[in-house]
Amino acid sequence: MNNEAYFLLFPPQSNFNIFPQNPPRFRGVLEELFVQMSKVGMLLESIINDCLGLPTNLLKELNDDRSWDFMVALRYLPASDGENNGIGEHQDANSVTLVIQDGVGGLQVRKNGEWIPVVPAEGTIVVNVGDVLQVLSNKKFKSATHKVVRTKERNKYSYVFFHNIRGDKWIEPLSQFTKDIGLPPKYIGFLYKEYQDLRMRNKTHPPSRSEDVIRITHYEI
Ligand SMILES: O=C(O)CCC(=O)C(=O)O
Ligand SMILES: [Fe+2]
Repeated sequence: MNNEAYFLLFPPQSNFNIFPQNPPRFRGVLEELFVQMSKVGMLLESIINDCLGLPTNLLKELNDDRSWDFMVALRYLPASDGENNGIGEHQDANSVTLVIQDGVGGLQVRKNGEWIPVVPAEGTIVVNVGDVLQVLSNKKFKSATHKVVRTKERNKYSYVFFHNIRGDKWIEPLSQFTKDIGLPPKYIGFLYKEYQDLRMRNKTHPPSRSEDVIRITHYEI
């Protein structure tokens, strides 16, 4: 049995989305959510730009195409005895992720080797730094290691917005975190599309050995 169901949404103007007829408001609500999350993503990116001490709008100019963003509406079934895996431990490949979770809980983030529950709080959005920012900042900002554990009570719903970057962008540590400050890059450069494709392969052709799952360490120097 599949313990998770999801609805994948691309930018509303993309014409990729196929909506069910019912409930009738489904399309409008999700499209509106996408538009709002997209704005939050851009705002966060500009705040992160300043937190990293980068020249004004550097990340905005680098990440200037919103057509690679996507959102997933997720439903996790309740855990059964001895089986509670929702989404296994991972880091998001994209730039920055926004998570709206309901009151059920189950999202956990790893800090200093320990799993910390991200306790649901109404009206809040969880922000996860992804691999793109980790590489650009030469690991000054770390991609959050997280997972979802299913609880026994009831279904869990979440809306996850992936503020992404265009596939033909070359991703490598920025000079501000390397040669400008005399530090070696921690990653070789790569075409983002290649990494996203490798990550997709993890899902379509899961390797039998967990050490063969492609992560950002693939490009580590
Ligand atoms: O459903 C969640 O809370 C998180 C999902 C997630 O980490 C992902 O889709 O990458
Ligand atoms: Fe994730």
